[in-house]
Order: sequence, then C-alpha cells, then structure tokens
Amino acid sequence: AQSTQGNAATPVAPPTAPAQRPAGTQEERKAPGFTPVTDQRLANPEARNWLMYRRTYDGQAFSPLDQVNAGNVAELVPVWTFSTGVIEGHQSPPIVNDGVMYVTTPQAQVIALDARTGDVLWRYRRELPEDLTQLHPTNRGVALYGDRVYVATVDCFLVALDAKTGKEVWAQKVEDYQKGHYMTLAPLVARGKVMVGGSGGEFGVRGFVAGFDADSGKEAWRTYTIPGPGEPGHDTWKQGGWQTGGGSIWITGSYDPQLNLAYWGTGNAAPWMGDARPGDNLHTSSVVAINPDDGKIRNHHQYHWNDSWDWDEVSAPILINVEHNGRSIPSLVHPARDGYLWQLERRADSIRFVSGIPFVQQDVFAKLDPETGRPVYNENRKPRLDQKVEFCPSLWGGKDWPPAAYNPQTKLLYVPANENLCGSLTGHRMDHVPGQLFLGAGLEDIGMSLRPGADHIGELQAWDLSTNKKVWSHPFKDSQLWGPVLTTGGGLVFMGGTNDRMFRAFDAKSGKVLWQIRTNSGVTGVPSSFEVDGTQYIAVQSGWGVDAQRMQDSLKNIDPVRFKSDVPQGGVVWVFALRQRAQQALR
Ligand SMILES: O=C(O)c1cc(C(=O)O)c2c(n1)C(=O)C(=O)c1cc(C(=O)O)[nH]c1-2
Ligand SMILES: [Ca+2]
Repeated sequence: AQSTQGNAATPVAPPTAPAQRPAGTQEERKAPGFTPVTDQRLANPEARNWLMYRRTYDGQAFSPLDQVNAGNVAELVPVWTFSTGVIEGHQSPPIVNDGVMYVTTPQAQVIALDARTGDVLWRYRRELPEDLTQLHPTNRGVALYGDRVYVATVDCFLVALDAKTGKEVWAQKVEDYQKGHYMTLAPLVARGKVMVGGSGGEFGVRGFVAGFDADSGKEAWRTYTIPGPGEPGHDTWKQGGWQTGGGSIWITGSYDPQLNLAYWGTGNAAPWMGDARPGDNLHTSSVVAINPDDGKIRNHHQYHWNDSWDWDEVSAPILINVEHNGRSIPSLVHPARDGYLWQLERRADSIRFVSGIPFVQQDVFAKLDPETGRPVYNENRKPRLDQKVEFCPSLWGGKDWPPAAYNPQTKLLYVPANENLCGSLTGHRMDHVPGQLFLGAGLEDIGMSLRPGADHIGELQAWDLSTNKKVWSHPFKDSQLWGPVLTTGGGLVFMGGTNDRMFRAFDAKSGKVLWQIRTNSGVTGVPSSFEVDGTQYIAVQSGWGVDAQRMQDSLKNIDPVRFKSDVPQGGVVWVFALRQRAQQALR
C-alpha cells in the first residue's frame, strides 16, 4: 500500500495471517517478538544475531555461525526474496534481532520483515522535500537500541521508530539539506548516544559527528572534523577554507568499549585541489577517535595530508589484534581509498603508525616517513589548479566505501579492491555557494583510464596482517568490484559487487569460488548472516546504483565491448539457507 500520509509506517497484514501461510501447515507459528537491545548485547552479540552495521563494534563483519560451511555451501538456495520497489543503491545490511529483520532502501525507507518467512511486519516511508537533490541516493542501514530503530535520512534528519510498529517516535533535524548536507550512513549507538555523521564533501560542508540522546533525540554534542579557531589543528588551514573544507563522515564508525572511543573515518577535503587550501587540512582523510559521552576528539591520525584526489577515508578502521614478532598489537586496520593498507596501534592517549603498504598500483606516494607514516608525494601526481594531472588509483581509489572483513579463524583480512584504474583531474578556482557543487572541477575535468594491458579490475584480496603479505586474490576480468564483504565461522567469504549480478561464496582459506548465484541486479549490499530456529541464513540486498553505476558508465566509455554489461536496477532482499533446511524454514 502506497502511503500518502508521508513519514508513516504502513501496517501490513500480521505475519501470522492464515492467508500467508503455506498450504498444509499444521501449527500456527508465532510472529517473532521483540528483544530489547542493550549496551551489553551490542558489545557481545549472540552468535544468531546481526545487531549493527558490521555485526560487532570492532567492524570485523565476522559471523561465528558455521552450519553453512565450505563443505556444503554448494547446497545454498534462496528461501525467500522481497522486492523493495525502489531503484538505486541498496547498500544496507539486513540487520537481524531474534528473527526480525530490518533493511533500509534509498529515500530512507525502513522495512521490517519476519526474517524466516519474508512476511512484512511494517514499512516506514519518509516524505522527502521536493527540492532535494540526491548526489548519492542510498542508505546504509539502521541502528537498534532499546526498543527503537534509528535511521539517518537523506534530507538530514535522525529518525527514531518504534521497533514493534514502525511508528515514528521522533525526528530530529541534524543539518540543513538545502546547504548540501545529507546522510547516508547507518547510525552508531553506544552508551545511550546515537551518533551520526553528515555527507556533503562535494558541496564544501564542514564535516561533523553528532551525538543524540537515544531516548529524547536531544542533541548532546556536535564535533566538527575540521577544527575551528583556537582548536588543535586549526593552523593546518594556512590560508583559511576550514568552514568549507569537507571532511564529511558517511560510513558508520567502529567502537572500542574498553577505551570508550569511537573511531570514525573522515572524507575528502574540499574543494578537490589542495593548492586552493594550503596546509595539511586536519582532520580530512583521517581517523578521529571520539569519546561518545562528550564528543571530544581524543586522538587522530591523518592518512594523507592536503587531500587532492577525492580520496575520502571514511571506512572505519577495523579493530583487530595483530601479532607482530610475538607481540599482539591492538590495531586499527584500514585498507584505504588512497590504495594503502594501513596498520595503526590504538592507545588511550594516541594512535601510533605501524605500517602502510600499497595493495593496488599507486603512483602518488614516493615514500612514507617510517616513524609517522606521513607520505611524501610525487608532486607531478598531485592535482592542482589550472593543470591536468594524472594519478593511480582513480578518484574512486583502491577501495571506495564497500567494507572489508576480518576472519579471526583464518586471521585474514578480505579487501574488495579495484586495480588498474587511474584518474585525472583539472582544477579550477571556485567560489563557494551553499548548496551548490564545490568540487573545484567541472564534470568534464574528471577522467578515468585503464592501465595498458590491464587483465582485471576488481580483485578480492586476502591479507595476512602479521606479515603484510597477500595470501590469495581473486581477479574479476571485466568488472569493477563494489562488493561489501562478510566472512563466517564456516570458513567462507561472501561478496557480490560485480557487474555480472553475481553473489558469491569463496573459501576463506584458498579463495576458491565455491558457490554463486545470479541475482536481479548488481549486489552492492552489505551481506549478513543470522540464525532462526536452528537454521543459518545468509542475507543480502541486490540493488545496483550510485557510484558502482557511475564507474560502469566510465568503463563503458573506455571500452564499450569489454564493459558492455547493463546492470538493471531495483532492490531485492535475498535470503539463503541450505537446501534441506529451506523448505522447512518457510513452514
Ligand atoms: O564527500 C562526501 O560527503 C561523500 C558522500 C558519499 C555518500 O554519502 O554516499 C560518497 C562520497 N562522498 C564519495 O566520494 C564516493 O565516492 C561515494 C560513493 C558512494 C556510493 O554510495 O557508491 N557514495 C559516496
Ligand atoms: Ca567524497
């Protein structure tokens, strides 16, 4: 039913309605109840659940479930699907709390489903302003806390919904969409604060993270990624520009409950050309450690200074204990858009550089300072005003937003990389007008090219972090890779992200493809895994769009025969289980 009321939850027939039960079912199955989400559960989730963006605060995206494993994954079949009726980028993970699944779609719709049957429990549709332009039409998912569901909207509101009914409890304005602010990330909740960050790097916003009281929705704090006058780092904006300097935040942070620090990756500097805003430009293209109680930045590390490539480093670092020469280092691991795999040590009082090595061809960094990790640039690879500059990787980087995953059993990090792509930019001086593009380049000034002889682009890579060695990789000959990664206790890695619409399972140890299925659209959704009534499920949204599609258009321009794939749009939730379990699951 199409809601005409706006911002309304549409109740749908109760999931136990007899008409929706498969014929011949003997007993009435109970609709899933709702289990309140506590700080303890978020810090220590049950194996059966997937309660947040990457399942756990450390961002590893590891599900311990092992019913589906390398030996039987060939028997994986769809149990149910659900068509969202929405086009563009379906990136949110199916988040599951004791049998209830929550997915979001572009336009910040939230759909609650019976995770076992696909019955719709409720659906929230947001009425969006008519003058809203959406540069990145997507939404990356909900956060759960107490008996509420939180979603960050593209018109820049934080909305709290009743988890049982989908009714709006409150909607808090976060920023003014007319000034170029929007939100695409899933919120992060810790200790009663719902934290969100704002997008808008292309419009020259000043990036921020803001914490809201989970109960009342009242804003508790707001921390700008770019320091104002008198704040540490302000002098890294030597000739000003900090008010319009970017550093937006659009991917969910990770969180260390022991240190009580949330780690957020920050976006590109604005406008794109660094010589238009001299200085290091803190804290763009950085990680900032924020205390969720007061919002204060406790420590930071900047991956690359004076960003000039549109290399957002928004992916939150993954919290992993990495063995180095017999010592276990509590690390922040970040396969970056700048094409380097960074390892940092997280401490209460600082972030220490450990290592940085390229995971794709990168011709920008001449070397790194061995103490600090600060890169020295090849100056002829740094975009500037009034000149065309070429560089590798492209402005979409060695890896854009699709998150990597870490498996504590194989001790490998799985990175969805793009290799063999380079970019070019020609910069122009530009005045900032709130709400208008502030790239410092026209769309005709943005180039992408393929390295000569490139035999592949997309590449799923498995890294041993102790040795900094690539253990295996799986190349995709004629496709880019925009696939978020899931890894499981069954020794598997799940990922889509290619223009052939496939969703695949890989052997986590060897990289061998063990299973694949062709879906309705391209899979840029974050996969998740959960268990209900003894059955393990793998779930993902297929719904291509946003920059995966833009890269497809660029590739088609380069070689219309090789990159002919036309990826149809339209979101569908897919839920899989082993064949022998799938039939009984629907009863
Ligand atoms: O600077 C920003 O604020 C910002 C926001 C977003 C977003 O919110 O999705 C993207 C980007 N930048 C970006 O640079 C980028 O490559 C990108 C790709 C996508 C996507 O959904 O495929 N979003 C974004
Ligand atoms: Ca950006």
